[in-house]
Amino acid sequence: MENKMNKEATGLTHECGVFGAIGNEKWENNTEIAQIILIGLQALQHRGQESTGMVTSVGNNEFNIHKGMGLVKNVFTNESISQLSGIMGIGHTRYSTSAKSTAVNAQPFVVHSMHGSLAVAHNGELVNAAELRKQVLARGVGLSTHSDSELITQALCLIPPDGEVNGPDWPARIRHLMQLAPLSYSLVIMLKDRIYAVRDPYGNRPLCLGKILASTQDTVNTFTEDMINRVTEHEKEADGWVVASESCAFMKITRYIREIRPGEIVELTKNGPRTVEIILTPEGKKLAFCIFEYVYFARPTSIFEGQEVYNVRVHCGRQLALEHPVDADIVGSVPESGNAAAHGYSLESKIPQGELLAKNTYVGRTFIQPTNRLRQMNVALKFSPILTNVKGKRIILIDDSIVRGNTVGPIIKLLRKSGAKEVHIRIASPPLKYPCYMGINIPTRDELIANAKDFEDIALKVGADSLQYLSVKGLVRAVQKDISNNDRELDHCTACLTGDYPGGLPDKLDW
Ligand SMILES: O=P(O)(O)OC[C@H]1O[C@H](OP(=O)(O)OP(=O)(O)O)[C@H](O)[C@@H]1O
Ligand SMILES: NC(=O)CC[C@H](N)C(=O)O
Ligand code: SF4
Ligand SMILES: [Mg+2]
Repeated sequence: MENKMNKEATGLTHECGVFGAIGNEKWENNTEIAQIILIGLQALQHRGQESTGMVTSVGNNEFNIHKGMGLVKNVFTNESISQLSGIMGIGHTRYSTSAKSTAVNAQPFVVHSMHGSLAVAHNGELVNAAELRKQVLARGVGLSTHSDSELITQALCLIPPDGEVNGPDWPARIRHLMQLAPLSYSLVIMLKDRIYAVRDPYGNRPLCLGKILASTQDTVNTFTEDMINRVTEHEKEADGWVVASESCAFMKITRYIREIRPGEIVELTKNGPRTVEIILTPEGKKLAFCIFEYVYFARPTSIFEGQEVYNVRVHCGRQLALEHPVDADIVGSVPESGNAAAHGYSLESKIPQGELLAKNTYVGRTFIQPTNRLRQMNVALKFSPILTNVKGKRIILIDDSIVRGNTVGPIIKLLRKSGAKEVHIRIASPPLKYPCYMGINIPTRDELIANAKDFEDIALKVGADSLQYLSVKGLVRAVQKDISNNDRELDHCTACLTGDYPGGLPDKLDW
């Protein structure tokens, strides 16, 4: 794909972050909403670092827009925020999947339709984008980019098949879009006086609802069990409502309420949130929340399906210890995403946990590594061994995933050179073998180290004593262990691990 060259050195490129906020009827027209969105976008920075943008409105069709390439902290200045006054708004952090990483594809997308302005922020990727593109173009609509998110924006301007009697029927338009393209998206859609939060019928991408605390309420920034069960209690007092890709975006003055359900269309107005409709997955298809959100993408403090991501990662580590035990002196992780799984492995195996590697946090995920040599140098820059825990020790090293193998290979060498007696690699997810067509850029078949037949030999050659992965069954078990879902039969997408695609394959395969 055209935009794969600039991707980060290690791991999977993330997805996108979406955020929306709307004040209640008492809300003043100032930049407070923009600042709440700004905080949310900063908290969602890990999901997309290529470009970002925000659109606000005072309640009419003249939307204020600011977008740019780069990080949230660089794109938004005091000056740009001062131009973003309003009583509601939406924002986005982008990792490109369907069109180049350029300013023209930065989100949210805004169009001016016959029925007023419309802004859309999208996380995901349309599996049938090529087909939908043809349909939209055939209706006489011109598109200005190759972005599937622009396509969604224009598809929402189409009059639904049953027509409209009294002006635009936005829920019907959204429903129509969901029928035309059931996978994959979490959307925030802003009109002049409302925001719609929409999750695709498979529930492939995350999206959650929160509230802006009433100024009279305390601002304790914690998630408690009863928040899930006492939703109505929480909805009673609020100064406004927020939606975000992950609950980690709700901080201090905003608070998590609940997840948007798969297929749910929620309408947020100054009077509060209201479920308009829930669209079911197509006949014979199962729900397919991305299992990699748990493994790697999400912040450990985010909540999905009623459970904290950290806790699921601990379960993965426990399960890994059950599946692949080995005698050793110390269990450690490749920081950061491997930390929780190492904790779980240590708990289950009763082998003490300790830090093996110090991470230089200044070598960020944004560094551009055009060649393999530079990628590997970056790993050496990123981690230093903690000799006290490494020298003369039999080590179990846990990481959450292996993608290109750029992290684990040099680390094995590093630990060996630093005097480790044994190095046992344990990976808290199964080997990644297949592409993702739902909003994640997975490296090409050849780049994916799990597809190199001799990878295990390579790892052993550079000094590992053993290398084992969590099984698919084990991962699913760890993820589903604590979920209590009475509504619908729960399931997760594991396509990049199994090749079993929840909604079939796209019309144009590219890998
Ligand atoms: O096999 P590779 O291509 O090297 O990719 C795998 C590594 O990339 C990710 O870490 P990353 O450094 O992106 O972020 P983290 O700090 O969240 O672990 C992941 O956690 C693995 O450590
Ligand atoms: N990673 C994403 O969710 C990307 C959204 C959208 N497909 C884009 O390329 O802008
Ligand atoms: S293929 Fe993998 S990364 Fe893509 S949605 Fe499914 S589980 Fe997530
Ligand atoms: Mg890592």
